[in-house]
Amino acid sequence: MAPEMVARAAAKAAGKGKSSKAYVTFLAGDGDYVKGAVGLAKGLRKVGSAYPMVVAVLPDVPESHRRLLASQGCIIREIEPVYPPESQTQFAMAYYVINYSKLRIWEFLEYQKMLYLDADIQVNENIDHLFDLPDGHFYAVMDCFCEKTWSHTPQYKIGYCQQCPDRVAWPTDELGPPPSLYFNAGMFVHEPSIATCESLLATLKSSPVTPFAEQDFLNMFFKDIYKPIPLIYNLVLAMLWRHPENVELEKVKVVHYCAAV
Ligand SMILES: O=c1ccn([C@@H]2O[C@H](COP(=O)(O)OP(=O)(O)O)[C@@H](O)[C@H]2O)c(=O)[nH]1
Ligand SMILES: OC[C@H]1O[C@H](O[C@@H]2[C@@H](O)[C@H](O)[C@@H](O)[C@H](O)[C@@H]2O)[C@H](O)[C@@H](O)[C@H]1O
Repeated sequence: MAPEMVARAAAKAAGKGKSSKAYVTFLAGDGDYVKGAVGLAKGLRKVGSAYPMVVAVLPDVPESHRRLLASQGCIIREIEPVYPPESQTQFAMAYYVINYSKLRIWEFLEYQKMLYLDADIQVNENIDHLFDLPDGHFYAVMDCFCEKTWSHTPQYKIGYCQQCPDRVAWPTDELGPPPSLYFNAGMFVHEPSIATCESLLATLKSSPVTPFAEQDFLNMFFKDIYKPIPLIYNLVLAMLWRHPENVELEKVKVVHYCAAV
């Protein structure tokens, strides 16, 4: 662990660290995701958020992008990449391998609680109240298994989705217990801690690599403390055509522009 992290951990442990809160997003490469991150920063400001936005940047994020984000009031924190164990696994999207680096945000010990948002997310209403959720849990919105990106899974093959568990009953006799509730890792509330970070990285080393990369890993890791929150906090676009009956559009606060189309 880097010396400054040890100092931070010690200060925090001694109660000297600020128990502050912040939004955080993750940026890799020199592509267009920076535009999403700028939009995220502008959106949070527009809805009057009381907390800053941290951007965890990999070394390949160009200085010009860092300056642009800093000009939007973002706090830039460079992180080191996190790679999964060697594997022949086909990711649902080839670039998902880089998303494991998201795990570094547990190292931001100067924050007592953080709300992570992908850079392809827009916040349209204030969600600061999510920081007041009780500690000790992992809060995120349930995902949907109906997109083609899930075609490798038994859920997709039998037409089962946690968004409508009664549409096609899970065949327990044939497939065993139904999958645990599964969250989309594009938005979540978490509590940075050295212990959690070290456990995440150590567990990753001995975990199977799976198609949804760090999202699968985080679902496995936080399975016992995961608490679903309403989809108004992370409307994955596909929900509009996959489960319109679950969407109350006028109540949606956060939109997640991840969709195959
Ligand atoms: O080349 C990349 C790929 C991903 N990301 C970051 O990782 C997040 C997750 O990737 P993506 O949004 O593509 O996942 P999706 O939710 O669309 O599957 C993005 O929102 C960005 O914050 C990035 O900055 N550069
Ligand atoms: O690296 C795995 C990614 O998995 C998730 O995206 C998926 C998921 O939402 C599927 O359910 C959709 O079908 C798919 O389109 C979408 O890309 C997270 O949003 C992203 O942050 C990241 O963790």
